[in-house]
Amino acid sequence: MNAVEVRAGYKYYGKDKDPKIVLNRINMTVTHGSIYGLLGASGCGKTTLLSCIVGVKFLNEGKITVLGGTPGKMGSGVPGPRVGYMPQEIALTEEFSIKETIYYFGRIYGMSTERIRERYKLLRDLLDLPTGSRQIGHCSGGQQRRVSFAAAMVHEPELLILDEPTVGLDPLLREKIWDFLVETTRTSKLAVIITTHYIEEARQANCIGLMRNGILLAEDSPQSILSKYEVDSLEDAFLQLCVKHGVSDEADENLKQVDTFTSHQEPIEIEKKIDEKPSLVKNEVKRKNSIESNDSETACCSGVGDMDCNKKSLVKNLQITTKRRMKALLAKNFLQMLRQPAGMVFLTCFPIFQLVCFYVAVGGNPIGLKLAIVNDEIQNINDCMNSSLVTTHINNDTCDLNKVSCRFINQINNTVAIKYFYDTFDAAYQDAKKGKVMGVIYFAKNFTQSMADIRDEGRFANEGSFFNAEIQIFMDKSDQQLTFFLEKKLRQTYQEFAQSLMADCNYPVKLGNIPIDFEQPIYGSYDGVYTDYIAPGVVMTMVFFLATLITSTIFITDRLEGVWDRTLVAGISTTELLIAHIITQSTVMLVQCCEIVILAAFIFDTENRGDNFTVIFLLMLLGFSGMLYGLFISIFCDSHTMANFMATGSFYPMIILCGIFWPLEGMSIYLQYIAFLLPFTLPSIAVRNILAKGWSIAHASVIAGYGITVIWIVVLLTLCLIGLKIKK
Ligand SMILES: Nc1ncnc2c1ncn2[C@@H]1O[C@H](COP(=O)(O)OP(=O)(O)OP(=O)(O)O)[C@@H](O)[C@H]1O
Repeated sequence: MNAVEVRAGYKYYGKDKDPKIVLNRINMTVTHGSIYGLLGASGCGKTTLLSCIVGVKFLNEGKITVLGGTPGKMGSGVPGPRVGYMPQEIALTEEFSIKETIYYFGRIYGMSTERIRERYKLLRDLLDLPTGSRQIGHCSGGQQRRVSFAAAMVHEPELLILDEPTVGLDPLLREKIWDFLVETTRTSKLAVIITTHYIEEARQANCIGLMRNGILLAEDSPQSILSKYEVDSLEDAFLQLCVKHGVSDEADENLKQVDTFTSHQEPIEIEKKIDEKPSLVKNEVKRKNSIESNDSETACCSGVGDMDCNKKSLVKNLQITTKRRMKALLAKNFLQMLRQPAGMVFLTCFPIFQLVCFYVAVGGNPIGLKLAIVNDEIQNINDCMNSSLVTTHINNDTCDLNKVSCRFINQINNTVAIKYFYDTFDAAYQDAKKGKVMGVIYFAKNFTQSMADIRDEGRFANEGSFFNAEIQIFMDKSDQQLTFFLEKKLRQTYQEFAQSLMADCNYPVKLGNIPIDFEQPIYGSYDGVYTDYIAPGVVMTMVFFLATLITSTIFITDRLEGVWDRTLVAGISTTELLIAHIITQSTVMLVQCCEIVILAAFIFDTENRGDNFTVIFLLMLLGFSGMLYGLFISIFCDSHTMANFMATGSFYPMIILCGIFWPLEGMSIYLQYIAFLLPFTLPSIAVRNILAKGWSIAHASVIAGYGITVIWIVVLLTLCLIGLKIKK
């Protein structure tokens, strides 16, 4: 039994209708106790082939057998401890020290601490590793590569897969690594597949496969290839093979043609197929039969180690419990987090910072608003300031009014607006147009007299009196919030003015009131409600998107840096990875949610008539769905840039539609339905109702908040699982 057998391996990326073929009916055989050098230009499909061998990607067609089993199948040990994988990228946790890295991999491979210590010492000496306490992030590129190599070797795998292991290493160390591999494969069953850009160093391999545009052009021992092409170097042999296949575009074209005619292809002979298309179908039928019946014939090279590939190796006794791996993963996640001071500060302080910004910036009464006053009733505005001139005389049953406009003007204090007095209406209006003042208050020449006429003549008063007795206000309404505030204040001022006038005239004070009385509110208060209204929405969006950003950033970084694949190859399942992330992230979210609730409740005194736990639990669930949304983004976006576009692109519509900027009742009914389906519209309403109304989990509104969050969790989780499957 060979260590690795690939038969008619076919893989493409992209759509079925327009596939980008990366592996085209590849056959490959790697024997035990041998080194297989996989050579080929960048982009020819080497990494994809290796990923399929280690079981993190799958072929579209064809068959792979690794160590007697099918990668990815239960009990095959692949991915898992039977394989050692060193990806092209460094794929290590930068926050770990060298020693911690080796111990981490040892633990997830299920080794005992004693055994890890022994292996660490051996690999440290062999690879000339720097001192164990040095952090990976502080190592040079070459040192990181050596640690990466050690991590792949620590558990003495049966199959070692090394993707460009010697890049950036000095020649002496390269030689040392090759010597080590040659010696180990000679004296054990270890099979090694190695890709390298240094074609000549592959001479030391027992077998080499020359790959181009998804086809294995040749698979033979270095000596056979050299003699077959009558050249001195492998480079020249490779060159000859490439020339035979024409330039790259032609080769691509050939690939398509071959693909049309064949379902299998044999190394070296591919060039014949291209020249002899008519006979292809016949040949392929023959070949197809031979593949299944005579696997051993395709094994071009014999290893020099022990070739006994018995089934015992399938059940190699490495007892790895999920518990132990989870422990190692969790320790890694937390250590990684704790060792990033900037990240820790961000995670713990950012919610506080955002909330403090919100509370100190939103909800305060605007002050310093400028109002122009034009009073044609008096010659000199200073007359208004002399209170002895602004009087009301009571004679018998009558009340003599005097300069009533001044009463109103004096009633406007600085908390309402700062007054600027103008002589003419035109001058004031022009300044309002120029934005120097927010509005103009105008009193007509016979304002007081007109008021008295209306009072005395009632329904017989003339039209002009009604007009002149009005306080005319011209507002710059371009800033709705400010004018809303100013209008409210001016109405209050008028009420106070009218009441004081009634009191001075010995009339019932209530005569100055408009006949609508807003009684004690059922819920909430008449002051400061805006902050309380939008706070739940703000907090919800914060928790959701923080979780989204953190998760998508972590997963995309892990994928780009190869950590994701390396962890999967080490035998950690996607589910375990997700659970470890969820536990870590949930801890962070719990801290953040508690911070938010404590800050809002105790520092900023947000009214809460309900239960804190109902709020925190809903926040946590929402953060959880945000986390899944981050995972969803990370699965479907290949780069941070794309992820940021997607996160920001969805962030704004969700915030705008969730009702914190404008009441949902102001939207069309169809838009309201859409808004209700979004992740934090109903949860925001639920939290608002818990805080302001004290409603419990039994109330329909709170149930709806929880319900939609759970639905989002289920939908996103399903999409993520489907995405992870598709992406393999
Ligand atoms: N997930 C993917 N989706 C689409 N195309 C991909 C994907 N992964 C790889 N490819 C493409 O498949 C081809 C083979 O990629 P692969 O990484 O296997 O090549 P390689 O021989 O290992 O190259 P290198 O030595 O540069 O890593 C490349 O053209 C690459 O752009």
